[in-house]
Amino acid sequence: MKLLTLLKDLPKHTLTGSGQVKISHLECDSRRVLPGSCYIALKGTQADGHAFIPEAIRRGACAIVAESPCTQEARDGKVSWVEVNDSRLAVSLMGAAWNGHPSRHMSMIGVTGTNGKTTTAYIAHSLLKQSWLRAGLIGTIAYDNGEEITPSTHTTPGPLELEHLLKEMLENGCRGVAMEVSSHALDQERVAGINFNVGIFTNLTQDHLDYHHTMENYFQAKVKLFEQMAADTKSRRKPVAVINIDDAYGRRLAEMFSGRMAVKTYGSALGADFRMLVHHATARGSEYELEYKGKSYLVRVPLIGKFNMYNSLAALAAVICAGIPVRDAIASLQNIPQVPGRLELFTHPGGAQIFIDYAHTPDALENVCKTLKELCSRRLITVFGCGGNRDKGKRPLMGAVAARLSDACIVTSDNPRSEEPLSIINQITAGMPEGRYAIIPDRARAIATAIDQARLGDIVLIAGKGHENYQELSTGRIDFSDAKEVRRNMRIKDEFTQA
Ligand SMILES: CC(=O)N[C@H]1[C@@H](OP(=O)(O)OP(=O)(O)OC[C@H]2O[C@@H](n3ccc(=O)[nH]c3=O)[C@H](O)[C@@H]2O)O[C@H](CO)[C@@H](O)[C@@H]1O[C@H](C)C(=O)N[C@@H](C)C(=O)N[C@H](CCC(=O)O)C(=O)O
Ligand SMILES: Nc1ncnc2c1ncn2[C@@H]1O[C@H](COP(=O)(O)OP(=O)(O)OP(=O)(O)O)[C@@H](O)[C@H]1O
Repeated sequence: MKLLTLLKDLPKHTLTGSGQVKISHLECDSRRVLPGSCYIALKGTQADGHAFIPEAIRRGACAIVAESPCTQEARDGKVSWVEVNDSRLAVSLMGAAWNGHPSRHMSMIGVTGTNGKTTTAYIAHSLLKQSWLRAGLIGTIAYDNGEEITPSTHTTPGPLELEHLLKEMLENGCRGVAMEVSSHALDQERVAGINFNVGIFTNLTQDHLDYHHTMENYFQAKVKLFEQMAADTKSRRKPVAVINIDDAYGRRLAEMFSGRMAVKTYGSALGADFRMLVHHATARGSEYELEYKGKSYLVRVPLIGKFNMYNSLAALAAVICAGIPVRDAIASLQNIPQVPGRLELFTHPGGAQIFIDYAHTPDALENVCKTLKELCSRRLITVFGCGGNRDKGKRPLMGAVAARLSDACIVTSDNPRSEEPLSIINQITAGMPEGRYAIIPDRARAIATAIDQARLGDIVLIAGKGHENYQELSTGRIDFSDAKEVRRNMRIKDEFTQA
């Protein structure tokens, strides 16, 4: 593809050298540059890609995109140079052009918010698949390109990987895609080349303040998704924002965008376009009445917890906005899969119920503890920790929530990363009343202890790591899975009971 073709959608930029040069690859990592590549220099958190431009030229790059003016070395080597204001925006727009703008040919559902992205995207993906046979999925757990499922590297991958994945989905016959859009991705313009048809906003509560510093910055990162959709002139259908107005930030977002784009609201609040009325929860699922366009529908979902009713409502609203008939979408909800590590139930032969859940924010932990407490006839035993090298402010808040809503807490390690596990644990317990917790830093031992203590009628919640099959320690990653530990300990306890 010619360099000029790749530059067509770029905002103001300055080209030095030929625009006719043929590009063989787009690349942001100098170490992977091949002869004929166009190297795009990004300023990162660990490194500044501009420092690697000479290396990229040495390796044969024939074009450079950078936030700085053309260098003498590039002029001497007849390397084309594109100066831009924002190389992250440039790489996303060029990545979309390189792959033929695949998002313009599929119904794209983007899900953003602090909690519920993975679950909502999973549900929407399943509903799309049941109606349209093939649909793509991009999110924290896995990517499904319509043919093959691979474990994910990011919730929202970098723009070049992302656009390539979308192209594969289109080639594999996907008509729709459900994808998570993280605040990091929005801040770093990873999705700037995507034309979304539907954007879902689930909620906003404290998380990722190590990166965004303030809740307002965090919110503004989410706003970018809807700004992008409101400004989109290339989508085949008018973009729709699907917003939870039971959430205070959701109400603010709906106000900001009504009049600028189509906004459909959901929640139990009066006036919501997709309104959840009477609801009822059981240990195996939930039911609610949906009011939509003056009609009433009974919705049954095989997921527990009020928050999952919101997730299913968001997914329903999104696929209906994408063109799936209401009754088909509601019927398909019966067949959605268990999302790995999201309130995943393991029933112990001795009668206790053990749940693994990915709750790792104060709000998520509060919701999940409240849900389980309602289902519990005896004690709720909560095992949890907090990740290292991430938002520290949430540690005492999570401690306070767990202590308030559980009958017993075991504070353990999550992914301590380079931090001292006991120091993280002490910050968590700073929010807990004395005597309301035990400390067991070794996660495997903490899980074993909780399962050993559990009796008929008890619920054990193992929170924080959900589907993850590793633990990140200061010495590196080790294999670790909450589900494997649970199975192992249930077996041991079972054998012990039978002996
Ligand atoms: C803090 C952060 O988000 N960093 C992301 C960012 O990396 P970066 O630009 O900071 O990378 P860098 O190492 O500073 O390098 C800068 C540039 O120099 C280049 N370079 C570097 C070395 C070299 O020799 N040559 C060279 O060209 C690099 O390729 C890069 O282009 O851009 C990369 C490409 O898009 C991402 O892979 C990377 O994600 C890192 C690995 C990460 O862990 N991100 C997490 C925080 C994240 O994004 N999480 C969210 C989900 C959060 C949630 O909801 O839980 C996600 O969407 O996954
Ligand atoms: N709508 C919701 N509101 C509040 N909490 C929720 C909601 N949905 C899920 N949760 C809680 O948050 C946890 C994470 O859910 P999920 O993985 O769906 O969200 P996420 O936004 O993808 O999270 P992350 O960005 O951290 O991957 C769940 O395990 C559950 O405890």
